[in-house]
Amino acid sequence: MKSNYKDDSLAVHTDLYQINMVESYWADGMHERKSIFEVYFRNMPFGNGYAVFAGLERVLDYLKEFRFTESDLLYLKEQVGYEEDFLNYLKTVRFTGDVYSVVEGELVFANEPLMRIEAPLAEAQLIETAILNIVNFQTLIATKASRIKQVVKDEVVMEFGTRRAQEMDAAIWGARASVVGGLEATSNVRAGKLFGIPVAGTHAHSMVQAYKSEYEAFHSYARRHKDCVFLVDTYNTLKIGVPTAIRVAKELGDKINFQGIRLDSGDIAFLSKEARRMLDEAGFHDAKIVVSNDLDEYTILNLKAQGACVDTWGIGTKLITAYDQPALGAVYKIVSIENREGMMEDTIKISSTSEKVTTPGEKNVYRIINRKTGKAEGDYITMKDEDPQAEKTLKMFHPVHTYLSKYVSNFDAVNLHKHVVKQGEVIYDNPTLEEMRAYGKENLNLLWDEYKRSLNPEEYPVDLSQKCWDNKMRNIEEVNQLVHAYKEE
Ligand SMILES: Nc1ncnc2c1ncn2[C@@H]1O[C@H](COP(=O)(O)OP(=O)(O)OP(=O)(O)O)[C@@H](O)[C@H]1O
Ligand SMILES: O=P(O)(O)OC[C@H]1O[C@H](OP(=O)(O)OP(=O)(O)O)[C@H](O)[C@@H]1O
Ligand SMILES: O=C(O)c1cccnc1
Repeated sequence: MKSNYKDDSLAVHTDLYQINMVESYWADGMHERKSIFEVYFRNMPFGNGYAVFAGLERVLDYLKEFRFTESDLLYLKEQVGYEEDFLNYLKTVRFTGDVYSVVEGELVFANEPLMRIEAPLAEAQLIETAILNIVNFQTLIATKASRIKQVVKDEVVMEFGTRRAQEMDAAIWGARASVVGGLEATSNVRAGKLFGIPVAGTHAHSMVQAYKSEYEAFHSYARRHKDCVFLVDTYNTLKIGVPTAIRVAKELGDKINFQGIRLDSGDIAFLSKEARRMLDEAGFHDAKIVVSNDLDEYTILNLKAQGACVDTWGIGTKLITAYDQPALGAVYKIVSIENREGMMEDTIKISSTSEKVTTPGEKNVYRIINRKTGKAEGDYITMKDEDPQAEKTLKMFHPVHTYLSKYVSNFDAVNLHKHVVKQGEVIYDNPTLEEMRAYGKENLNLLWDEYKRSLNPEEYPVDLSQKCWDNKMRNIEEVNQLVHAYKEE
């Protein structure tokens, strides 16, 4: 089925309800009221102790290009039925607001604002869906990659997931997010071309089957690919595969750079130990053992406990699809809006579930780092006009169980929000992917090990300042009074 409308903009990469709401705002003259929205998630993905933020670069590109094209407007007119005057307004819409955001590779936690969007109400509303779409996926994959890397430690990890990804965009952006999360390379050539990620790989069983013999296949492969890794498990790993790899490596000697072998089935612990022994006995002490086959952080941990001899891990399905948790669940919530008199008014969404009650107002988030230990004491959410660094001692308390508190002095308070878009203009230079990965790695040193273990980590404190907490309580009280005073007409 081919559409009559050109796919030439991302402005319509949104939910219909956003445009419908904007139509009402516009009709009522509210569309230009200043509003503040925040992006955050409520639960730590994979039960991990931290998440790795990713997606900012694509969000910034999206905002820079935001506009309804002629084909968008024609579609909205012909198929959705908006009226001409509203369409004329949509035609003029650009993103003119401000964005404050944590940077890619930053370690982030549940219930803290990752991005703050300050923009005319209509603009802020129209961009919600795309921002969540980008940040939810990329942050999820970067976090999964980081979990895997935490278990693997110093060995190389390659991303192999394209064939199993949820379509092409997910493969490309998932490969990128994997690198932000700490991986070293991808097998996806387009991701390499677009983002400069190192591309790497071995060969498939089909090649061995096509040549019918491993000897022929390895020989031929080595002739054209000097740095070669041979896949040794097509017929029988220890009886034919590994001995053939050794034989070809010996025969071709210096003509090739024999890098090692890949195992893709069977008992990886047993086979890798045996293969290591065989390679060492043949004098190939530097040959690497690459493994793949439905791996994730749990299997890797287990294989390590069994003493598997692995130098490089290839991870596909379980990384690129975030197999054990398919969505991050980040939300985009309004926290403040200009009233008729031109004053900003905080706003709150009430829920019977305490985690779902929003925290109103324009806020910042600071990482509180103990100068003595060099470790983070927690994150501290303040109202915009507060400066925690000016305090001698900070009282940090749990935002729900308020009796859980501690006092921190001799600290650095680092504002995690960077001003990345100013009046519609992107003012942030994206670092290289390599720099993002290095930043994430460096930041992990700020966390105590208790927050980094993959199983049942301690909960990292994300606290509200007293002023922020008081403001929230005041807003809750106002809503309670409103509900109490409500009478049916
Ligand atoms: N020693 C091991 N300990 C724990 N898990 C392992 C071990 N070896 C392999 N695995 C994992 O077990 C799962 C299934 O392995 P299995 O050998 O059944 O793979 P397979 O692809 O079905 O093999 P084959 O292609 O020979 O049928 C994979 O996720 C693999 O990573
Ligand atoms: O297992 P994953 O973590 O998803 O990693 C990617 C998998 O893709 C390939 O298998 P596939 O059977 O698709 O092709 P092959 O013929 O090359 O083995 C490769 O051999 C890996 O097993
Ligand atoms: O290069 C490889 O070995 C590879 C690439 C993609 C998927 N599986 C394996």
